[in-house]
Amino acid sequence: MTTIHVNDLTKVYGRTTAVAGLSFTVRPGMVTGFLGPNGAGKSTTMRVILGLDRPTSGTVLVDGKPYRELRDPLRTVGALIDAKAVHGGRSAHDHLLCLAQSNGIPARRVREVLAMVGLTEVARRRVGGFSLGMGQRLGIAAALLGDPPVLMFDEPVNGLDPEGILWIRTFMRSLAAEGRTVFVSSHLMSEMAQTADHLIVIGRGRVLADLPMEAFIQGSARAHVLVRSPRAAELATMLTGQGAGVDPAGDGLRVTGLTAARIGELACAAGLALHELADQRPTLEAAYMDLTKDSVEYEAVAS
Ligand SMILES: Nc1ncnc2c1ncn2[C@@H]1O[C@H](COP(=O)(O)OP(=O)(O)OP(=O)(O)O)[C@@H](O)[C@H]1O
Repeated sequence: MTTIHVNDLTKVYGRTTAVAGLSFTVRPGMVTGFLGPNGAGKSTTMRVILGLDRPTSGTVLVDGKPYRELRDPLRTVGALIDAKAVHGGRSAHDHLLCLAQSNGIPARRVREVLAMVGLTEVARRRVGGFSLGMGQRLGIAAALLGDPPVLMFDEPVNGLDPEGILWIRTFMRSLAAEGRTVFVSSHLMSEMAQTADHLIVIGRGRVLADLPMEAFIQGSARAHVLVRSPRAAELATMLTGQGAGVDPAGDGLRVTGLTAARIGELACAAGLALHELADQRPTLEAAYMDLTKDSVEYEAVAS
């Protein structure tokens, strides 16, 4: 089982503390979303995981080792960080072949990854003429060359059309279903809500939340159950006695602290008829905005 362990990571650039004491673990077999406002430290964290930057303090381990100590890094972790960083004059095939050869990966793997990302037909065309979506697919093909158990994607759907977004989402989910560790950052909440199983949210270089998607949404202060009853006053008293928070909402009640199923059972036991019992789930976007509203700023914390 290949995990990413970030342990008390701090990264300081000059007078700017980009991340301050971050700790989390990214696990296999699921898509873990990495969220945070601009400047929160997501790219910095990903760069440190990939050995492109050194931690100021703390440790970051992939498969139990710092990236620079991995014997075969491309076979351990693949990353899509900046898809545009490709020589435009080369064909997709030659670009991948060059990467494969310099990393001791057999040439036949190039054909395999081109097929996996659907670029076989255009493999001999110059990369410079590729659309954004094709460029992203090529970047993903490069990340997959070493068949690594860990994959990281920094903003993979930025600028893509709906078809490209759907393709990347489906592809990331299938990589996780194969048991790989998939770590992806994005600003698009509606997209993340459909892609990630687990979320790590950072703000001002610190972890604000690290929990399953479902728990993140249900744990939001906005999650509640809307109840309507012809005997609302009695129902409110009874639910309050059971520890629920009850507030009037239109001609109904807004109930927090109890599930819809529990409310239904309690109402039934008390002989109180219900005319409506509806779970009100906030969107991921609303839950995220509540969590990060105090962390949004355009500058990281100055040390
Ligand atoms: N090489 C660098 N030199 C100086 N400061 C840097 C450097 N890299 C990042 N920073 C600063 O560290 C902070 C965190 O930046 P980072 O790019 O990691 O955030 P992010 O969460 O990826 O943001 P975004 O969502 O905008 O990409 C920012 O204040 C940024 O200006």
